[in-house]
Amino acid sequence: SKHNRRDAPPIVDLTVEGMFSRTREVYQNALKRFGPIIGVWRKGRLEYITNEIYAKQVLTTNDLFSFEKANAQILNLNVVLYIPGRSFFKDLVKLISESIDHNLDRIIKSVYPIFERRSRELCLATTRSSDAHTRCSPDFFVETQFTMAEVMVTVIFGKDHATSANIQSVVALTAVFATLTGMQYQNTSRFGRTFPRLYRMITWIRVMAVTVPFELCRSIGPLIWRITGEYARKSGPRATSMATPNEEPSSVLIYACDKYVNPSTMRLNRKDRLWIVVLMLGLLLASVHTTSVVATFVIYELARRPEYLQPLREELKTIVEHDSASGRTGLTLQSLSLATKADSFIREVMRLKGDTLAQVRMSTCDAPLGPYIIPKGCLVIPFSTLVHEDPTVFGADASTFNGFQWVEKSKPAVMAGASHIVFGLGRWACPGRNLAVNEIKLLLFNLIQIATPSLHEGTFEITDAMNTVTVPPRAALSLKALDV
Ligand code: HEM
Repeated sequence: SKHNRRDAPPIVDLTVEGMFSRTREVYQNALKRFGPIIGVWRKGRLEYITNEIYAKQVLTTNDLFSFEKANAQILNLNVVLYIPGRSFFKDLVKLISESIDHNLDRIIKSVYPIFERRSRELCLATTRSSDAHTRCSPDFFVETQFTMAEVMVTVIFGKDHATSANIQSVVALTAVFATLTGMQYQNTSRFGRTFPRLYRMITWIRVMAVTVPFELCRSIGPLIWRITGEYARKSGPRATSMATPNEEPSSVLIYACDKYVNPSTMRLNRKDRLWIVVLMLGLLLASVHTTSVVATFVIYELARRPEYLQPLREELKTIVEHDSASGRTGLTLQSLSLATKADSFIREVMRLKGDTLAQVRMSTCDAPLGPYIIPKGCLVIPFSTLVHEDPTVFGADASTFNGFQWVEKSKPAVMAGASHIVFGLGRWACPGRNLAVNEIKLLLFNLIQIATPSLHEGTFEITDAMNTVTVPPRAALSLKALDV
């Protein structure tokens, strides 16, 4: 009944087929026809969708529209909001900012060889592929997931723990994230569309009671428990040495241990160790899958636009660093920051990859928005394509791909704004975006310096029109080795 108040936005009935298969057209038409904010029932939940005009207000007015409540509800993890003395999302932001962003230079140096090796292996696997006709590589998205998983295992736990068992376990765990957020979309399952609440409940139980504990107990969980346990036993001398400004913690996990160690006893208690497990899991879930999806979009887009290859290869030549002692070449944070064309290409791919219902907030009270009141406790979602292809901002050819336009406009891929919300906006904008964009640049450069990507039939297919955030596009990618 709260939705029937006279000052709430109109509620619009959209056909299930239209919502899921022609998401963009159907929602945009409804917003054009019924006004700038509409209520739409989707899978048993009423969501308020806004056009581009209200995107900034919804994403940044934190006292009216809560990021934490919305995302905890979508993931069915409301419990994490009520743990006394802890704040899941805020703790994650702090952890990423202090342990990853501040050490990005060192991190890029340590993960560069991963991209170099995995690109070489992927190219070799493609060339040896039994499918000699198309020479399609093994599933590129899956390969990218393994690369990103190895990177995050190295960053979070240290190089010594980047074993294939741990990497595999992380890939399996991060697939869980896609399932959990997929509950928000659950587009491709007929059962999910017909019985949304039941589907959500069953999926959540399956994921939280079976997959997560199983995968956690298999390798990553015991690893974190062991390292935090050893840290506790050695915490006296280690914590003292960590206090010296010159010595950086060797991994995000050790950084977290330093942060949570009790300064008077110099020990980590069980509650803190458990909290560290939760944070590390959150970090893995947030980082691997989304970055792999965007990286896949970037490589597929480049493969279908070969005119961008040469300028990007030339840019690579100008930025690559040569180590005279070892005779090796490489890329660092400094050289990657000079790769403005690659950066612009990535920004453009993210802008136009077709996100629709992505960033979400929940009204914390009866919240005024434009001419309406959004009832308390409702999900509010700005419609992303309207934001990213707004002709009043981007001009008449707002929807045309122009890969290097951001070079002149000096807008780096990580820069969020009212008309670029791929990484969110405001206080909750993605804290991992600096790492993510650098990872994608490393993947891109390492691939194009040894191979030319192309797509079977020259194009790729969007698998899920409603969800381009956690569902990758489908294509058969070939990599032709440059020296063949
Ligand atoms: C290209 C890859 C990525 C994309 C597109 C992406 C996108 C996003 C978006 C849209 C949000 C929500 C922001 C909002 O609603 O305002 C978010 C939040 C978040 N992202 Fe990312 N992200 C990416 C990579 C990463 C990486 C690599 C990490 C970790 C190193 C990360 C960590 C997080 C965390 C912890 C949050 C939760 C929000 C918070 O606590 O502030 N993300 N991300």
